[in-house]
Amino acid sequence: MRILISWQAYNHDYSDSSRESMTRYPNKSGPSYSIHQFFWEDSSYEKHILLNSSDKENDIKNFKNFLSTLKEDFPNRKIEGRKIPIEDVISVSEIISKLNPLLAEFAQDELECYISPGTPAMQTAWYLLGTTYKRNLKLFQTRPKKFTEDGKPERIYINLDSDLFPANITAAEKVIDSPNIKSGNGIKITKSLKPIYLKAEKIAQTDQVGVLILGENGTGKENLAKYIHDNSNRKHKPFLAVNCAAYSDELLRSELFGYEKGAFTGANEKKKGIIEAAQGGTVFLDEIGDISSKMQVSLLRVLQERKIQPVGSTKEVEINVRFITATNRNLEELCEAEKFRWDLFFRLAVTTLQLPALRDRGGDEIEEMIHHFNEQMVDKFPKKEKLKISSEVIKKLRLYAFKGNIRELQNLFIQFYTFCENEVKASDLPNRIIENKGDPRSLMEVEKNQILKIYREGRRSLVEMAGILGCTRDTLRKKLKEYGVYGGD
Ligand SMILES: Nc1ncnc2c1ncn2[C@@H]1O[C@H](COP(=O)(O)OP(=O)(O)OP(=O)(O)O)[C@@H](O)[C@H]1O
Repeated sequence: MRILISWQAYNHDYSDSSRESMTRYPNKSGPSYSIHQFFWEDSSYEKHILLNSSDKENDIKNFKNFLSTLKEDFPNRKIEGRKIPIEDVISVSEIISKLNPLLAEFAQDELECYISPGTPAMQTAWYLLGTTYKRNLKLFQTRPKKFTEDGKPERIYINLDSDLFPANITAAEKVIDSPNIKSGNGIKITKSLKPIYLKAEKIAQTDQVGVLILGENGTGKENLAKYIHDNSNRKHKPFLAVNCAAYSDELLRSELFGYEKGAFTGANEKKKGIIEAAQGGTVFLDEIGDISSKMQVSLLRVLQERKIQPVGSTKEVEINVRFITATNRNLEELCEAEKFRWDLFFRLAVTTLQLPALRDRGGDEIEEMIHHFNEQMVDKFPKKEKLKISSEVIKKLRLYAFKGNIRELQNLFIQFYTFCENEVKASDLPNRIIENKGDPRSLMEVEKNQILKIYREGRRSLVEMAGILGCTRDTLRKKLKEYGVYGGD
């Protein structure tokens, strides 16, 4: 299907300029109306998705009126209004993260985005998405009629291949049908992980879309990266992971890019770097927030030019790998503090996936993971029978605030299978868990759990969520920011 997508223009689509007016009148010379008047017929569009970025009651009411006018004046056209609330209309990363699911939804269709309406950040987001979804997305803008000779606005398509745009992120070679998300290969996909793995599958199908995975240590970031690789066209090629924080700057450079014989003391042999070794596959860069500013510049160059230069070499090597990155730090804050480059951030975080901490997934999911690891360890310790886990142990683990997340729980099971015979009793638990008297969670943690639960159910605006939680939208926004999830999903 050929689909036109655009944001509504809050100023120019109405004839009055005040957004505070209770009733605003559609401007029939405005951009959204003009597109129907002048370009629809020639373009054989089958549908127009008009996006509304506000969740204010008055804006929504006026948006609905605007849609009714369009539908009345152009009765045979399919015009769909979509609410995509943007909290911060100058945050490119938020806009990209909200538009991505929409574009993924229409990955099989031919899309044209009219980028003139909206804030500069919205236009930047379209550009970046345009380079990503090149396969099925075209962008155009219009020159207003006062600047044209024939008194009609002029449509100008944007050449995404021009030198103005970094050439690295081209779109998928092939879209694979989405299978059902199922646990397997040692990964247990519980209810709270399902939407994240579903999104990951869509990302997997759009080759080379930058994806940044966020989450505390041990929440399963590498597992998720591997899942993306395994569901992509690169699955038969290598998946190589590097923990960037584990190396000094120079070592990381030679690990990633390789080196020539004699490049430095001890370089007795030429060595391929991880990126070259992963040709055709995926490189997972963990702890990306910890790389030096010099390394950030090098990585940005690699992403833009798709070439690497081994240490001590004058030749460049062309590369074809997908990069997936992860961090447990707040990269946007690092950018604001000028410790991380915004341009690199935007390349890496075209899409983001946030993994929840195990303690925020609730007792039921902790229990599911307990049973999962109990099953898993029987295979790993073949001489053992499956251990019986006493109800006291389950109760203690359900209430424990696993700072090391899934890894901590998994390690516990390795201990159980190493030391316990037949049954795990409360006395087999480490002191830190035994001493966790009663419910260790403070009121603040209970509040956090509840807020995150509602937030992760998804598809609700801030206003709706605030209504359910009985707080104001501003309080909710503040809390979500505090928890580091605001705008990242
Ligand atoms: N959904 C899951 N089901 C089963 N096991 C899991 C799941 N997610 C993670 N694990 C296991 O938990 C451990 C930690 O996962 P992983 O290494 O992916 O976390 P991480 O977030 O990348 O950690 P770090 O930030 O410390 O590098 C691994 O052994 C992994 O196999």
